Amino acid sequence: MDFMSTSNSSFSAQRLALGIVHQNASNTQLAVLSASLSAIAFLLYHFREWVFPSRLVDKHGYSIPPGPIGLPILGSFPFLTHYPELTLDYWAKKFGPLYSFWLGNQLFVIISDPQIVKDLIVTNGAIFSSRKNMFIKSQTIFEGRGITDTPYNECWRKHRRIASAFLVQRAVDGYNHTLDFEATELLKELYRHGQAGAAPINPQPHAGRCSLNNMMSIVYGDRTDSINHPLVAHALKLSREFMNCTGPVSNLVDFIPLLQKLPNRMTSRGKKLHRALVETYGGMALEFEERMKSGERVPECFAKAILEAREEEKLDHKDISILCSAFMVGGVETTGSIIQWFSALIPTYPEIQAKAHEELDRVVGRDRLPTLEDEKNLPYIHAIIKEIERVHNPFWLGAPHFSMQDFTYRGQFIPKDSVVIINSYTMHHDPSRHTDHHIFNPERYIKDSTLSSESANLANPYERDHWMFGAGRRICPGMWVAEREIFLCISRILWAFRMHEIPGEPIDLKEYDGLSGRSPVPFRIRMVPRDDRVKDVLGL
Ligand code: HEM
Repeated sequence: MDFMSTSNSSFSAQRLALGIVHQNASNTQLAVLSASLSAIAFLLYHFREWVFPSRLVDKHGYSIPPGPIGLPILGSFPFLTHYPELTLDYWAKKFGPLYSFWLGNQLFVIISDPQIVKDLIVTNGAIFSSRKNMFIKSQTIFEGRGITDTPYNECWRKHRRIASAFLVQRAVDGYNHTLDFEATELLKELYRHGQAGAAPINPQPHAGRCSLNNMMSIVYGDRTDSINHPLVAHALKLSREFMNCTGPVSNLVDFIPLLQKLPNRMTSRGKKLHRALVETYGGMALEFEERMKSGERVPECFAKAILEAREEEKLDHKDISILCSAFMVGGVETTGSIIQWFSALIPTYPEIQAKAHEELDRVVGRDRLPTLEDEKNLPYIHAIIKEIERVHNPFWLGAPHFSMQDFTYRGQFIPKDSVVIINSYTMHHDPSRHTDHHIFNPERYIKDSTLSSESANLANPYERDHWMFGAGRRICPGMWVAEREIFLCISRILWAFRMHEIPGEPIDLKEYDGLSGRSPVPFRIRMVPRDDRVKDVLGL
């Protein structure tokens, strides 16, 4: 058969298009050529399918949101490895409040406007409330369990229901005593370790231990008795490692499936962290179970409740370990981080400290510590906390959502299986909402008496205080406990101490530690008791 006279039009077209027709080519050469071209066409087709697994245009011809053109295979990855929030902010200014980019084969859609967050994440929560099954975070570290990174499915519903029972407002009322006690213990530790103002102190591990003790009480009915307890350093290291392994845009292995098959450092770290979480927090649950079995009277706590319900709820040991980890990781580095940013910021603003002291002395006096009941009468302290959360959100990229259906919004197509990020950095720095947005100024919140957990439900999304706790059906369930803990710690530290920078040791407020959660890099300050009453009130 003469290939030149074949009616195979695509083959002829390929040859003509490539300009490689050779009148004297043998049949064998042509057959080889034909096979090669078909193989290239096949690879190109599947390469495209692999690179762009989502459709880019909907049935009406609306395209995906605009965005930066990335590099082949890597997409926009190289532009997001350091301070990704600044790149997202830059692109928001360039491409608008809804834009997109690729990382490997994954489409990301970035929302930088409160109304769009509400329209998509809240109003269309049935579509935008899943999580991508990330290779490192969901598959390797959590092995598909827990709450934070489980797709929107029955497993997530069950785990969130079980955990929420311990985090709703009514349950949190039952922890007020613990939160109160641990905030006072924190002051005592800062007083002792700072030698009543005589010695410089790094408040970070103390803030971390306070948050750790609060979560330990809720989960295991237990606490550490000192900063030197071996669990303190270990638990804080686990939280930090979690934050450093799970940045939503920082692991290329999450987006290039081929890398997942090859040995690599991130996968090894993820596996090691999984083992450590199961050994540590699953191990503490096992010890608790032993005590229950031995007939010991154990405290009412989360571990007890889930161990008792394990048959009925069909929870295996890994479920229990990862459920406990959601509190021990999600509830420690987060609140700890806000207290750390507060301690780093406030020494550099003596006039703000003075105003806070004046309010505390006027409302609370010098004979007792501030309590939760005082919060409504302390608008300036309340405003300081909101402003810290605005400028130092520990998670600028939050925990990304994942879309479960194609959706077209204002003429822009968001295909099913898009990762959707609430760009809180841009919203927290929007000059039309926050005048002089780069300046730390608590006054901007002075008239906002809402708790953040209340503010999240406001009908007008432009009036919401900030986006630190996320939005919609996956909003942080720990926000009630977090807010009370933060208020007690910050109001009491301000009540007790005058915080000073140390000459020659400027505090770096730009650099931070962590890829997913942010904490300040280590620093030291001087915490000087405001008067002799502090020692008496703390009972030292
Ligand atoms: C300052 C403190 C905290 C911050 C900034 C914070 C922030 C967040 C954010 C941004 C999300 C994702 C929300 C979304 O998907 O839109 C989240 C989810 C979550 N947080 Fe928090 N959080 C804090 C404290 C806590 C505490 C104290 C706990 C536990 C007691 C906790 C447990 C969780 C859990 C389990 C989820 C997953 C919810 C889900 O996917 O359904 N968080 N948090």
